[in-house]
Amino acid sequence: MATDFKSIPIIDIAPLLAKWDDPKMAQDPGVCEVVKQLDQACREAGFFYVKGHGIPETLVKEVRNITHKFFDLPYEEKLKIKMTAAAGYRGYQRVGENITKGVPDMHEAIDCYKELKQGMYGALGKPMEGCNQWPHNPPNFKELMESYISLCTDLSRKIMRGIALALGGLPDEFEGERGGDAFWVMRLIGYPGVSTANGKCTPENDIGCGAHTDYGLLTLVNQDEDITALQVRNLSGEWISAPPIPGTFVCNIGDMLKILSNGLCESTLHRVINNSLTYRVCVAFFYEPNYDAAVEPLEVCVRRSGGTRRFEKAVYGEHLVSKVQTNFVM
Ligand SMILES: N=C(N)NCCCC[C@H](N)C(=O)O
Ligand SMILES: O=C(O)CCC(=O)C(=O)O
Ligand SMILES: [Fe+2]
Repeated sequence: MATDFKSIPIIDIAPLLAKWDDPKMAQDPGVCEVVKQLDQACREAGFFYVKGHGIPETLVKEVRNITHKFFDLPYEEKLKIKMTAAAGYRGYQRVGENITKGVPDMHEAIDCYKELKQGMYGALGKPMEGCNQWPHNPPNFKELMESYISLCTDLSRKIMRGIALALGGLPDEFEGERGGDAFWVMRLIGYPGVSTANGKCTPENDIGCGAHTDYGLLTLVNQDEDITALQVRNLSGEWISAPPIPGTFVCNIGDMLKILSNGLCESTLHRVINNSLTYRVCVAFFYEPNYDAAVEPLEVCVRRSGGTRRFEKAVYGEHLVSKVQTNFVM
């Protein structure tokens, strides 16, 4: 449950990563300390920074740089990988094409999703079937992103083991039927600076991405340095900034983890406003349950939150498809 947090905690997860595969991890003092911090962050803010995450800073930066290079290309070039429903909603969307609560967002993006084998999930999987559309220019784009996705997937799985312990569960609570074949989403997002976004040089607040919650389990945000644009809403409705901190990812809880935790973890509302004059890039990696996972509150979480089940069962793929099908003006 969200509180009136005023800042977002930073957690050094190195001790968790050192022991993530150790059968006795729950007894390790270093792991216990990380778990304690995750527990507090998930309950109070639904947002935290991780440091000591082990993904090389050079790669983290390169992923943003190459994304800048793509968005710098002429519009016609970017349209070569235009997102369509027929392409499983994969590809490039122009500024204003994504809508949040009925309002066009001032961002452009490339959306990528884990590729689903044709027919694998029947009618449930159909809307998301398709191949990711990677640009040929800049060269090396696909290879770089695929290695990044692989590292983000592993990192997220390990953080989820810490969160599982924080909730009082077993380390592998989010594996198997729930997340053993985790779906993922990656959005490469570009937010024009103020002057280019509204055509005038006034410091008007263009909404880069309207207030929303994320859909799955855990999000890893890799944002440009030097621009503060991501804001997180606390219980009394204040917007708390999540400024970039080099060497960290901003992490936040998604809707599916809120259900699994019976509301012990919050999927906190957040939005993006790029008030700077500079173009801002963010690479958001979303770690999700299995595509066909039927998600419902864990017994241990129901017990810990007073015994009442607060959420009905939800199928992750249905939740995703309902969002994706209403997110775009196409
Ligand atoms: N896959 C995720 N989480 N994407 C986040 C995008 C949020 C904006 C979207 N228009 C919405 O209203 O949800
Ligand atoms: O740009 C950001 O910092 C966050 C973007 C975001 O919240 C999202 O894509 O879900
Ligand atoms: Fe988000």
